[in-house]
Amino acid sequence: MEKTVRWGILATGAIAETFARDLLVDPSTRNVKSIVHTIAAAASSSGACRAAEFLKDVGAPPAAKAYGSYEELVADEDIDIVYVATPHSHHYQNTMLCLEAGKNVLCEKAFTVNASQARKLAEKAKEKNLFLMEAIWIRYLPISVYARGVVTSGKLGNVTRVIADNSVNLNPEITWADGKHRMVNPELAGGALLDLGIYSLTWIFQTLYHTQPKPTPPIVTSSLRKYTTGADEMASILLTFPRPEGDAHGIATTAMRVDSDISNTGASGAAVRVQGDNGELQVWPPIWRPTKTKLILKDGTIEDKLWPQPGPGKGSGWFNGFLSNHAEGEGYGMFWEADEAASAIVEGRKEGRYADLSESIAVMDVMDQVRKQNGMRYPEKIETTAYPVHL
Ligand SMILES: NC(=O)C1=CN([C@@H]2O[C@H](COP(=O)(O)OP(=O)(O)OC[C@H]3O[C@@H](n4cnc5c(N)ncnc54)[C@H](OP(=O)(O)O)[C@@H]3O)[C@@H](O)[C@H]2O)C=CC1
Ligand SMILES: O=C1OC[C@@H](O)[C@H](O)[C@H]1O
Repeated sequence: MEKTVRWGILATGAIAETFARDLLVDPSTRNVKSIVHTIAAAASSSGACRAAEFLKDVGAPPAAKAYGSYEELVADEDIDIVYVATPHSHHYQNTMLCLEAGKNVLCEKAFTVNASQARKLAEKAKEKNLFLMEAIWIRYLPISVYARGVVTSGKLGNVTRVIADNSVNLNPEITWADGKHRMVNPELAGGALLDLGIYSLTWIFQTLYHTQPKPTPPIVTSSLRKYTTGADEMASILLTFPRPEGDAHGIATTAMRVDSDISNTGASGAAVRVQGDNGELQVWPPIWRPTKTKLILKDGTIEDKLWPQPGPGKGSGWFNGFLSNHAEGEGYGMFWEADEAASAIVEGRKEGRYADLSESIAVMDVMDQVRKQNGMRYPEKIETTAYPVHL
């Protein structure tokens, strides 16, 4: 008999809508039989009317409650887990609010503004015996499960280098002209590194770090280019992972003005290359929602694989119509991370399987070092670990 997991949605922006729609896609479409998701409530800091409108738009059950504040949401006893979908700047305060109220949490990427905040949240979750996971959704996509499997299978031999790029070809002066959008606004912890670079780092971490029996954090060298607002618009990072048999290298890049795939047809080739002494695994852009891999081995093997993402169809949500890589079916692909979080709650696990809190902290540590090396600090009120702070 399947168990129902009751979600509370904290914030009603773009990704909250996509995620909420995905929750309502029948889990049997991805062969999940043990759990069902339901939306129990949503909260908007803009008021209960906005929350009610959101619930209607995503097709939530009529009984779902609409709250006009996050405080009311976390006090609701009929919620098993809260999904935090505010800008990065707010993740620490909002997640702490949930944990203090005894709620399990799935919090959007980037997990926090800095590693100190991530550590504090991990400590609080442990103290309260609650589930906490970063919603770094690509870790849970079947393509990522496959990629990690290729590395651990030994097919590539000793994997010594991974190159990953997530660049999006958006001119910030045009796309976010007033500088207030969360992508470029330092008050909201904006910039390429935390928002986009995290995908490049995730591909490197999930292949060079997560796959190791005893992962060691990397040594970091980096360069950042700043935008006029003070947030970064381009980051290039060299990661050296110490290994007894010789260091492994990760090269993570991200940029707003150039593109991983300028023609949007795949003509630029792979945006992730996982390289070992027997061959390499390539992943096509966009690496935040990839649909194609190529395995090339020294013995002459060449294996192309397509990883169609769900949609279009009811509930396909954000970016539908913009991306051309949909297959049949409903949803956007965020349900795989939701399934993992819900299963963990049902099974009594306190962390995600494919990126536990220590790994989220390790990634935040890298981003801290990149910012420090390049003199980029956000306003103190969003860097602080003090709680509560009114933002
Ligand atoms: N996994 C993925 O694919 C993606 C993840 N994200 C992540 O999700 C988070 C939110 O991004 P996105 O949904 O695009 O952002 P939006 O700006 O669309 O939504 C953010 C929501 O947060 C709430 N909020 C509370 N305080 C503020 C504030 N001061 N300024 C702005 N919003 C505020 C608002 O909801 P309300 O008024 O209801 O309280 C707002 O609608 C980010 O951390 C981002 O990195 C984003 C895009 C894709
Ligand atoms: O998480 C994300 O994925 C897609 C990106 O383009 C978006 O800006 C980012 O927040």
